[in-house]
Amino acid sequence: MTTELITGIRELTTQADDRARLNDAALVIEAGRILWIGPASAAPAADTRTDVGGRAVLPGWVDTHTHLVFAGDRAAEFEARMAGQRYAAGGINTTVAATRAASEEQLARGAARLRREAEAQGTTFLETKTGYGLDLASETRSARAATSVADVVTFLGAHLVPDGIDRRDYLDLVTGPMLAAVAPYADYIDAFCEVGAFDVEESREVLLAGRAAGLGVRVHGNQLGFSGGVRLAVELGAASVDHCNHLKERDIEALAGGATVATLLPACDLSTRQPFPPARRLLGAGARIALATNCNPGTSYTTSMPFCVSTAVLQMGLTIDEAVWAATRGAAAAVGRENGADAAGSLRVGGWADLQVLDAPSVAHLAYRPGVPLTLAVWRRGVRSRLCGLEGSDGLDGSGGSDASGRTDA
Ligand SMILES: N=CN[C@@H](CCC(=O)O)C(=O)O
Ligand SMILES: [Zn+2]
Repeated sequence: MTTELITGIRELTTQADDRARLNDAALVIEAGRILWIGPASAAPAADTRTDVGGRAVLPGWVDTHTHLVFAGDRAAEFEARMAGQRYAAGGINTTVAATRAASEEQLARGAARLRREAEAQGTTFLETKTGYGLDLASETRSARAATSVADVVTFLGAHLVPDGIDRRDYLDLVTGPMLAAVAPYADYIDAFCEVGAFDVEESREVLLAGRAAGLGVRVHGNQLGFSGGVRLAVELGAASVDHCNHLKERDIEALAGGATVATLLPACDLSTRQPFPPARRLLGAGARIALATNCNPGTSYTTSMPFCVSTAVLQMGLTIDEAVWAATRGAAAAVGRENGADAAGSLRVGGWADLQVLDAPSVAHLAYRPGVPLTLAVWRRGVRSRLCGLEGSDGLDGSGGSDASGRTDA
């Protein structure tokens, strides 16, 4: 089995429990997993050696909220919104019509394109959802397409009651035949608990049916108003409640006292002109937070976790370390992957070698240089992505120190 030494790491963020950043570090990869981490001066010999030239290395991003399975776009709706129109859940119907008209292959291809786009920006673990099919055949096709691109799949039949079906009939469909058809492809069930989508009682019914079918629970809550979704999520012990723009003190207390992670979606907040969630108050109360892109054609058409991290720092008041944690190990907690052999969002001996190199000496540059594409290279399960690389890049000290050629360590 071959080993690869990655050295020349000016700053290594492992997301170990102490949250420390290590200077002048190295690590060794074997069979997709991390074999060794420590000071560069003590690094063992390996079959190949990659010198990252004095740059920062950190875990790949863990994006736990995306809707990649869809067809069409909603640029016209976005443009109208930027001219003053308010976002409303009903826009989902536009994407439902386009998605129903697309083949499974087209849906899978579109989702794969977005996954590649995400990976080029450092994402190594990604969740995606159904929710733009909203009939039995289209949700099933969407779920199958989702499994071809995502590490975790969520069933979001309860995204909206689609046109042309009675509300009660649709709830019976989602909690009955549709759930039975989609559950084999899904890990979680979700409900959009919001005015114009599903109320608390309807959401509870859907989520409990999903749980009875063996799925974990997550919720879209409190995006457009005080929907009750946050407290429902905590009551059900959901892994995550996502959006959280409108929180009362009681919601914050519930999150702080419960097991549910609050997943914040800053790119969506900008694109819908919603107030940012009270991230500092959540952290101050002791709640756990994650950051995600919410990539979808309606409210947040971006796959960029670096954009979300920099926005969380510059606009929501997080520190660099808080934002990077929320986009890596904190996010892993929102999909039940913080610990164990399949843990995501941290670099530890025995864990997956899912990591990224920034073209910068420190993670601080993610917010210090907002909008600059800093992702230089990505390893997923020990394999370096072909989308971005170190070839031909000079070391940050101008020494030309990078060497990703796989030369043997003599
Ligand atoms: N809020 C609900 N669902 C998506 C957006 C759906 C859409 O407008 O297409 C979201 O997470 O923002
Ligand atoms: Zn969403």
